Parts: sequence; structure tokens; C-alpha cells
Amino acid sequence: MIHIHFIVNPIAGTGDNKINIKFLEGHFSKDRYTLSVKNSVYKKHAVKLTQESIKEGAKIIIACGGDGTINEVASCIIGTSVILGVIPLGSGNGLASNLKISKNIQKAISLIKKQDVKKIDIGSLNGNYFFSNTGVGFDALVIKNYEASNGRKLLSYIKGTLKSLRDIKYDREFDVCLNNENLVLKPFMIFVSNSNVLGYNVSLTPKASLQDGLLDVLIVSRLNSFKVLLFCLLMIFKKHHLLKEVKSYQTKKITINQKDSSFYDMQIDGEHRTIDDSNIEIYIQEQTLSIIA
Ligand SMILES: Nc1ncnc2c1ncn2[C@@H]1O[C@H](COP(=O)(O)OP(=O)(O)OP(=O)(O)O)[C@@H](O)[C@H]1O
Repeated sequence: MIHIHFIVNPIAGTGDNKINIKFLEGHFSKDRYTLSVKNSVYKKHAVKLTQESIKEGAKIIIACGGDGTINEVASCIIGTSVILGVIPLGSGNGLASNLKISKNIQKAISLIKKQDVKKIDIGSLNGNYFFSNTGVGFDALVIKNYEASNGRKLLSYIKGTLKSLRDIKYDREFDVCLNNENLVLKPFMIFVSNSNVLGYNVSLTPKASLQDGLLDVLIVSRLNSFKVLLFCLLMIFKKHHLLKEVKSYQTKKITINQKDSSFYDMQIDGEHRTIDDSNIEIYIQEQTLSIIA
């Protein structure tokens, strides 16, 4: 018997998914599989549900949601023998897009039943894991404003972006160290990615791979308002690197220090997080997560 648990975020994406026990029993035969389905009812609830599923003996845990849900579920199974599966129900679905996991639920289920398991790299940031990307600066501000808007649609991201264009300040100076290079800057954004898709098929780091043992880093120096708009436009066509303010790196580790503040507003896998520290260390942990893909 294979014990599969499904952790479902009912508000992910359009919030109208049809994942429930009855639906799943139509796809997984009772002779081979025992199923459990749990819905998260508040933010971060998937962490608790996953921990319970591990105690209950789940062998495969399926994160049904977007990058935020994947983060909550996958963070709990690091260091266990549990295998992660994904049914992409999110809005952006960055990690699932990189892994070419279909948004079509029947196809995602067929993939889970095949059980082809890959080992992928994960990112670590001051004791937090990320699987897709993290960042400080403009991207974190967009996510913060998006979450504050309480909307859940692409329009809320666009509104969050427009508000961030008005709000962005360059008041924090960071000392950044990567690949033995030291930079001192007040950046527009420092974006660190494990995966090659940000979400909605937009990519800031198209060369990133989940299995190359490297983080892809985009450091964008201060931009004037015109250049910010140009950056956003070029990003849609994956040409943002044409701006001289945009520098791309590949590295195993990056550290960021600041003297004048003891916290960072960050985004981790598309969720806003405050990191209470003046120093940040981000590094890759190679082939650490077993995932069906
Ligand atoms: N019942 C719930 N009510 C409110 N928030 C929830 C609930 N269940 C989960 N969440 C939160 O919803 C947030 C968004 O989840 P998720 O990232 O999976 O979806 P998404 O934002 O639509 O997708 P993506 O990140 O791919 O764009 C997460 O922070 C998660 O903790």
C-alpha cells in the first residue's frame, strides 16, 4: 500500500479547485493506495498539516497549491524520506512550470502515479528554505503590497507593482559578497533564484536549473522611474539583462549585510517575510528534495 496525503490550499489560484477525497478515489485504486486529503484553513496551516501527515506515515505528500503551499509542505519534508508531489493550483506556479508539471489536474495526477522521482537543489536563507526564489528590494515590496491588498488575482499583482513603483526607496546600503566579489550598493533589487520561472511564465533567471548546484542571482542597481518601467517591459520579453544596471551571477552562496537596520523585508517563494537580522546568508543545498516530476 502506498500512503499518499494531499495538502490542499483551497484559496490558491482561482480558489475553485475540485480536489477532494471522492474525486481522488476515482483516480487512485483502493488496492494500491490509501489516501488522505487535508485542506489548509489559514496561512501557514499547511506546515502543521504536513507535520501531522509525516507522523501518520505518509510516504508521498502532494502539495496542491502554488509556490507558497509548496514551500510550506516541502520545508517540512526536508531531512525525511517523504517524497513531494505537486498539483499546481496556484496563480504563478513558478516551480511547477520549471518542472513542466501540467496545470491540468488529470495530467498532474497521472504524473504522480508514475512516481518518477528527481532530486532537486533547494535554497537556504538564515534557517528558512526556498525552492523557487527569494529576494530583497522591489520584488519583496511588490509581494508585500500584493498581500496587503487582500486581492488574489493578476490585477492585484499589477496594482501591487504600481504601488511599489511609487513606494520604492533607496535608503538601505547593502554589502553584498558572492564569488569572492564584494559590492556596496543601494539596489533596486537583489533576486536569488533556484528555478528558471518566476511565475506566470515570466523569468528573471532563464538560465537557472534546479539540478546544477547553483543559485542564479540578479542584482539590479538603482533605476530611475523610466528605467524601472523599461525593466518591467524588458522582463516580459526576457531581455532585462540588456540594461547596464542589471548584472547576472551564478553562485553557491551569497551574503548580504547592512549596518543601519536589523531586519530585511524579503519575499520567499512569493510570500512576504521579515528576516530579523542584519546579516543574511543564502546558499544552495544540492539535490536535497525528492520530487515527483
Ligand atoms: N484557507 C486559507 N486562507 C487564507 N490563506 C491561506 C489558506 N490556506 C493557505 N493559505 C495561504 O495562501 C498563500 C498563497 O498560497 P499559494 O502560493 O499556494 O497560492 P498562490 O499565491 O495562488 O500561488 P503562487 O504562489 O504560485 O502564485 C500562502 O501564504 C498560504 O499560507
